[in-house]
Amino acid sequence: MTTAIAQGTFDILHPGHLHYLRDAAALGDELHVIVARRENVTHKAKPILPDAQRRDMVDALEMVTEAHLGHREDIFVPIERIQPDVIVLGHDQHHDEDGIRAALAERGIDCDVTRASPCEPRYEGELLSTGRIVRRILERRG
Ligand SMILES: Cc1cc2nc3c(=O)[nH]c(=O)nc-3n(C[C@H](O)[C@H](O)[C@H](O)COP(=O)(O)O)c2cc1C
Ligand SMILES: Nc1ncnc2c1ncn2[C@@H]1O[C@H](COP(=O)(O)OP(=O)(O)OP(=O)(O)O)[C@@H](O)[C@H]1O
Repeated sequence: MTTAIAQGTFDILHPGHLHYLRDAAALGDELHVIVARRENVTHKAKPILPDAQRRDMVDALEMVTEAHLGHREDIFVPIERIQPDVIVLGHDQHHDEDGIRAALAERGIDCDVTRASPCEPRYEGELLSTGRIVRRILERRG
């Protein structure tokens, strides 16, 4: 039994999320997803939806075995508990692969780190980013 891990904010789900999670699910028998806590989303606008709602929506997706709210202080605590075989980063996530590898080695966790592929819009108007969905809402309803 192999376990893959994906992670992200997942604020307002879109097909880019489905692509990422399908890619990640293909790398293990089980896919666990860590949903970032609002307080830890610091590199972009804070999520609109509450932590529990974002977790519940990801948890309901068919390719996801279980979604977990992340730890408040130490992102390696859930990893130590889940004991994954591979951590799958999103294609554009700012995290440094070698930095994560080094932190895993330091804690004695034997786990690969890889990246999912990007996905492009397939039809006119498809929005593959939460930030773009929010901008379109503001343009049309703001
Ligand atoms: C290996 C890994 C583990 C993570 N675990 C947590 C966690 O336990 N708690 C948390 O709030 N965020 C966690 N994160 C999420 C990051 O803190 C960051 O907020 C997340 O990548 C969201 O960024 P994005 O929306 O650009 O993908 C983790 C990220 C990585 C790469
Ligand atoms: N178009 C896409 N192609 C492939 N992966 C994607 C795409 N959109 C999002 N993802 C992946 O899903 C991960 C989690 O999504 P997250 O909600 O954190 O980002 P997002 O929707 O791109 O948000 P924002 O637009 O606010 O940056 C992202 O880090 C990203 O790697």
